[in-house]
Parts: sequence; structure tokens; C-alpha cells
Amino acid sequence: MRAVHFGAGNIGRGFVGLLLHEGGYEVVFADVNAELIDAIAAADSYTVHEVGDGAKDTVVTGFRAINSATDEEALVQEIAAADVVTTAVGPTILRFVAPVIARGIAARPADAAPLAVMACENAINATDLLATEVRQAVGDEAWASLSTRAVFANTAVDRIVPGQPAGQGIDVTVETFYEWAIETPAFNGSLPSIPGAHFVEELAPYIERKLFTVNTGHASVAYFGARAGIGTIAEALAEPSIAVAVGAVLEETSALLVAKHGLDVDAQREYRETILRRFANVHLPDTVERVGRQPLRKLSRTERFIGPAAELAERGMAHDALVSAIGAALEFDVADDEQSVHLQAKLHELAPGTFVEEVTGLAPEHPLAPAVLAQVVARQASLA
Ligand SMILES: NC(=O)c1ccc[n+]([C@@H]2O[C@H](COP(=O)([O-])OP(=O)(O)OC[C@H]3O[C@@H](n4cnc5c(N)ncnc54)[C@H](O)[C@@H]3O)[C@@H](O)[C@H]2O)c1
Ligand SMILES: O=P(O)(O)OC[C@@H](O)[C@@H](O)[C@H](O)[C@H](O)CO
Repeated sequence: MRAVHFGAGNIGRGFVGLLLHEGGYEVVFADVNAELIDAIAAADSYTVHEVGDGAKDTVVTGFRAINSATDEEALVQEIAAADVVTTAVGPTILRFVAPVIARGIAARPADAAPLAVMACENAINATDLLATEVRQAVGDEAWASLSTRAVFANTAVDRIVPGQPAGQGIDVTVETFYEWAIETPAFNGSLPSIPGAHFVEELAPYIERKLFTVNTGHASVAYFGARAGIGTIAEALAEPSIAVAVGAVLEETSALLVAKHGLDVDAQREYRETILRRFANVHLPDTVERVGRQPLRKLSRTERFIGPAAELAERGMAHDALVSAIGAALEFDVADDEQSVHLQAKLHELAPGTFVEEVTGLAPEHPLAPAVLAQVVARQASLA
């Protein structure tokens, strides 16, 4: 069995590639980073080092690597012969990988089984977004045929894989925890063989529980930590005032998840506690800069802050702690992060109402809009 995986970065090597390898796939990593692809191509194996309680090392073998920026023809042939295509490139990059995926599907033999396509990104319905990009890349007529030759399935992936320290080659340091939920109906009974994954009938409760607990909590630690001048996630969470603020954020998103998806209150409390222990793992060298990266994406309408806060406001439920975290996000000012630079520029340039509509997608009449507007006004006053 063969899998083509786009994005040979942290989660690509440290989780998706690993689980595909353990499922018996030969993994072909595709990435635009020439140095990384050359290093993977030159290696016979790499090691995934877990850190924390019960940690173990796993050696990954049987992979190849293709530079997707310079070797598109080879990539098309790999996809044409693959069983599975996965991505972990970031939601904003899906539109760049869509055209070659389309070409690969079109090049498959007529009698080939449908290709399983799964975007492993932190976003609601990321694979649907990828499918939309493929459709836009080829047009409606070609899509009518392509869409019968591939199965696009939404997934939720969870494992904290920090930026990797220099000097360890392509090895990856990860936490011990992992979860990969894959939505089944699109497969019509022919599920891909990935023993480490968890196949579920309906993904919405899983992806929302993950994004609005793990990622909302994580980003809150990052933004409160950055505001306090703290560099790592574990150190930020060790600061009592930050732990209290993040706990309050997660109480709010948990209340939404319980109300919306009928999650068990005690199970959700345990899930939250597990997550806070994961963030506190001092062996994981994770930084507030990585976790806070791309704040414009994180402040967008369906993402980890505005998404749950808007639904809470619509239901008349408490959301003050989330609004405070949004206030901290507005202060994220990291010169190396392009979106952080754009965020700060918009705060300087735009009227507060325009900023709220443009960045968060909230209309002025939305019940959450006034509270977010107040945070923007306060941030702009501090910059004046
Ligand atoms: N790291 C984590 O803890 C984690 C956990 C769960 C989900 N995710 C999600 O996985 C995705 C990747 O995150 P990451 O932390 O591995 O990031 P990363 O930056 O380590 O890896 C992304 C990789 O994608 C490559 N890439 C960029 N553009 C490309 C293109 N056009 N074609 C092919 N490759 C391209 C980059 O060169 C890079 O190697 C994101 O959506 C993230 O939210 C990350
Ligand atoms: O990848 P992002 O930028 O959406 O979010 C940063 C982190 O919260 C994220 O990568 C987590 O480490 C991961 O989602 C854990 O499963």
C-alpha cells in the first residue's frame, strides 16, 4: 500500500507519517522545503521520540521523498498509484496542493479503487475545503468525473508536535498522546487500513471538541503567555494567573460542547484535565510563538476563539473568558510571524468596527460583536 503525504513537517513526520507507516503503507513525503526533502530522501529511517510518562521511541522506515515544487510530474505518478493521500500543510496551503492532487486523481487507471484523501489540518471540515479547492482547480465538468474516483473524508488529528530543535536531523520529538478521528460515511464501507486511527460516523463532535478544547486552550496559554513575556507553553501555564484564565476559557467552551453535542460533563472535565496536563509537559519544548502562530487565522469566524464565543453569545451563555483571551490575541506581536505583523498593521490602520468585521467576520449586529469591539478599542488605545 502506498500513501502520499503533503507536508513533511512536525505533525507530518511525527504523527501522520508514523501512523501510516504503522498501518503498512510506504509513505511518500511531498514538501516544498528542498533541504528537508533532501534530508528525508537521504535517510533510510527516522526516529519519533516521545517525551513524558510512558514515552517510547519508534523508528519509521520505508519512506521516500519528493520535492513538490520542482518534481510535479513524479508526484502525479505517485498519486496515480497511491491508496491514500494526506495533508498536514496548514489550512491556508490547501489551495496550493489541490491542483496536483487533481492531476494525480485524473491519472489513475480507470479500474483503480477510489483514492482516500484526508486533510489532517486544525480546521473544521478541512478535507471539504480541500475538495472545494480541487473542484475549483479543475472546473465543474472535470470534477464530476474526479469526484467518483476519490473519497474525501474529514478528520481530526491531535498530537502536540513542537518545532524541532536544530541538530537532530529528521527525527521528531513528540508527546505520548495521540488521536486521529476519521469520518466514515464517505468510504461506503471500504475504510483505509490505519489501525492507529479511530473511525467515527460523525466527525463534528470530535473536531469541535478538539479544536475548541485543545486548540482554544493552547492558543489561550500562548497569548496570555506572550503578553506576560513568557517563552514556553509549560512555563506560561505554570503562572497561576494564566492557569486560572485558561481554566475559565475551557469552562466556557466545555459548556458549549456539552450543550451542543450532549457530551458527558464528567468525561469533558477529564478531557480538559488531560489536556492541561499535556500543555504542562516540561519535556516538550513548545513555544508560545509556535502555538500562537498565524493569529489572523486563529481569530477568524469559525476558528478556536470566535467560533465558540459566537455560539455561546447566540445561546445567551457566558463567554467573558474567551473575550479576554481574544484581547490577549490582539497583542500577539512577533516580527517573524507574517500574520502577526499584518494583525498589528490592521490595528493601526483600521477603524475598530472595520477591524472586527474584516478580521473576525462578525457582523455589527451579532451578539458577540460589542464585546470584541471593546477589546479592539482597548488595544488601539494602548497603541496610540
Ligand atoms: N504540530 C502540531 O502539534 C499539530 C498537531 C495537529 C495538527 N497540526 C496541523 O498540521 C498542519 C501542519 O502543522 P505542522 O506543525 O506540522 O507545521 P510545519 O510547519 O512543521 O509543517 C508544514 C509543512 O508543510 C510544508 N509545506 C508548505 N507549503 C507546502 C506546499 N505547497 N506543498 C507541500 N508542502 C508544503 C512546509 O514546508 C512544512 O514542512 C497544520 O494545519 C497544523 O494546524 C499540527
Ligand atoms: O497548528 P495551529 O497553528 O492550528 O495550532 C497550534 C497548536 O495549538 C497545534 O499545533 C497543537 O499543537 C495541535 O493541534 C495539537 O494536536
